[in-house]
Amino acid sequence: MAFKRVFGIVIDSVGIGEASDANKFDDVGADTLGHIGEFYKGKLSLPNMEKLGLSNIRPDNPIEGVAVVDQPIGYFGKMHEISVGKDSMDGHWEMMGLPVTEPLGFFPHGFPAELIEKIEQFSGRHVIVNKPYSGTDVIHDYGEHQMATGDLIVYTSGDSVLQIAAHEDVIPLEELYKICEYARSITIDKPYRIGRIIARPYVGPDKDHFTRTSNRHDFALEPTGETDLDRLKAAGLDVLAVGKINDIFSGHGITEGVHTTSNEDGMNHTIANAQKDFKGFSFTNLVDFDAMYGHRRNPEGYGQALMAFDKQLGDLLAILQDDDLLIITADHGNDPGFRGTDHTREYVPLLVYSPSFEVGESLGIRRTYGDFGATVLDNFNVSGNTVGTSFLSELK
Ligand SMILES: O=P(O)(O)O[C@H]1O[C@H](CO)[C@@H](O)[C@H]1O
Ligand SMILES: [Mn+2]
Ligand SMILES: [Mn+2]
Repeated sequence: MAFKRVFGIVIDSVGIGEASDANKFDDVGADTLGHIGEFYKGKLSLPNMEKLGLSNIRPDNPIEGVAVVDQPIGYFGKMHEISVGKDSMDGHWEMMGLPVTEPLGFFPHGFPAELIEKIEQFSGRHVIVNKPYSGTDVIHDYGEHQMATGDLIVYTSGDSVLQIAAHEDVIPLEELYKICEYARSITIDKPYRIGRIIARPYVGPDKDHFTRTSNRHDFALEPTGETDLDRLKAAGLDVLAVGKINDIFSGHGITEGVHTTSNEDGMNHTIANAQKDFKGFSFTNLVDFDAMYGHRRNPEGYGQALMAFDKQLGDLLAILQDDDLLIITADHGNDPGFRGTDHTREYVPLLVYSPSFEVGESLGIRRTYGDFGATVLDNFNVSGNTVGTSFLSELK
């Protein structure tokens, strides 16, 4: 079977239970979808993902509210991560055939003085905080100080990130981006090798009314080698990126990239792609699940976001054509019912659909997220992915 268009949607952080190596990450017991289902006590309604076979992925322990269906319309399974980390870059690069084998720099006690001093010198601003912090708490606790002094709020998390929060009226966006670009340029190599420098602009009059804006910008490390996106682009196919994808791959291998302001906007752009005539791969990331609910440990909001996504998914399913293939997966977990506020090492769901399918079957447990990219390449007869195993021939 060969498809003219493949749509990939990454529902960021929607894990489906502890991975076999969760113990190495202190994540035993993490279960993003399972715990959201438990929180909703049967009221988590995801009819479209249900009929694709979401709970069929784990029939012995179905997600509460999501039935195991007799005749799923999609193929279903779960994928294991082989990258050394559990951040978005590890997940997405691995999906596209480039697992991360060297750990990215991680600074649980803050960044070394040498680095902070360089940022201070470049920006002419004093740096405060410099430790792991929740991004909403950090502006609540230090935003007013920043408004009074113009100091830079630098913080990190359990991921390989250096984040700079800046009130848009105090440190103009353009200046913030310049500082982030500078920080990016000096943290590429070891000992830093920081996955992402993230600009975190916010607005508001006082600490109880600060809100972060969609002017967030991620300055990621460039992919360390060729990815399946590069391979598709080089083969003359269209590669349409929606949301954070463009940042995660630093624009490499993408023929057309659009930024989004929310999950809803991301799905609208995906649906708009489905209404376009193209040949190739449309690749979407929906980050709200992670940024707004997973890291905030908010199972109620996470469930609402899943239900809203499922609704829009229905609109997308309705317009897909027989020669379209849809692949839904995630890049890591971020269980809102788990301790801490960081990502969790989990299996990710794999749901695969085309209107041309008769009835779906299990794709089992995939050894690596790389099977996703391998399948896309296989479909377009493009070679180069040596990491994953295509499941194209299993689709009937
Ligand atoms: O707490 P906030 O600022 O949302 O940061 C979160 O966003 C970062 C990037 O996804 C994560 O590493 C996590 O720390
Ligand atoms: Mn992510
Ligand atoms: Mn995250």
